Amino acid sequence: MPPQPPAPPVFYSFPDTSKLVDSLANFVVKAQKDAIEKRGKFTLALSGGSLPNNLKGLIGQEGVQWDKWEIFFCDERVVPLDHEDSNFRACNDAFLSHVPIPREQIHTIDESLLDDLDELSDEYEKQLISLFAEKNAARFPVFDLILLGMGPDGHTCSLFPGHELLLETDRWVAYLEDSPKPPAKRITFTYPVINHAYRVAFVVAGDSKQDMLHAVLDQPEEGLPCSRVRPAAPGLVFWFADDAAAKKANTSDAEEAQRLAKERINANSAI
Ligand SMILES: O=C1O[C@H](COP(=O)(O)O)[C@@H](O)[C@H](O)[C@H]1O
Repeated sequence: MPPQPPAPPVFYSFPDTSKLVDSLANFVVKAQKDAIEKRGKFTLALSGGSLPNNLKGLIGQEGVQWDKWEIFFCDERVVPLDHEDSNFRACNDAFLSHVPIPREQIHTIDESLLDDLDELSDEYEKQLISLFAEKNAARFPVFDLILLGMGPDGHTCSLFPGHELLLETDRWVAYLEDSPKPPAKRITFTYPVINHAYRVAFVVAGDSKQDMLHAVLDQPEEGLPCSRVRPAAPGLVFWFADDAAAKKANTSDAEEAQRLAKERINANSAI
């Protein structure tokens, strides 16, 4: 069978953030159920920024096998883990510290390497390799779910518009020292990781994201970092937005994209 093209993004919008938070929680729980049934564990990558607060719907959920979760961070700021800029800290405060995921299954950067970004990103990549390499031919880690945010300039992870890392095809984790959004020093997943996940979901809320959401979804030819997220088949990309953020986005194809995604999930025993 010829390789399938990436599926169109599946777009969901909600009248308010609390409905978005509930629906996102159901989506994550379903993804973990599917992953644990098929692979015996659930590999999840989290972002910082506004995402952690939108994960609160997961706290106290029934039927979650927390001991099977393996957590990574899509990008991390080069600061100690207890620093207010740390993405781990943001996720831990809002979500991770409220659920019983074993600490050794939460994969954080090695704080002893903060002065050497090359080593720091290499070490984080090795953590990915040790979790994923045994099961796949090690070309790419295939996450069950990657949760992303969209910055006001269209960045995601620490992949910024016009940055050379948008073209990275080899490394799984890269570093940058010139992030336009502080802090300047960061490490980040690259597209080879993001675009091989089974499921990727963006979470965006608020009218300050309206124009950028429209640009990312309706002008993909601009090549904004979020528009470049197109997981290879059988992977799927989802958007969870509130109505304020979704106001200018063209959602006329939403039902067809949802139908195609369901078809792909039913046809592919791995997802
Ligand atoms: O700096 C970052 O920004 C993005 C987007 O953040 P948001 O607050 O606009 O949602 C975030 O996804 C990324 O993890 C973070 O390091």
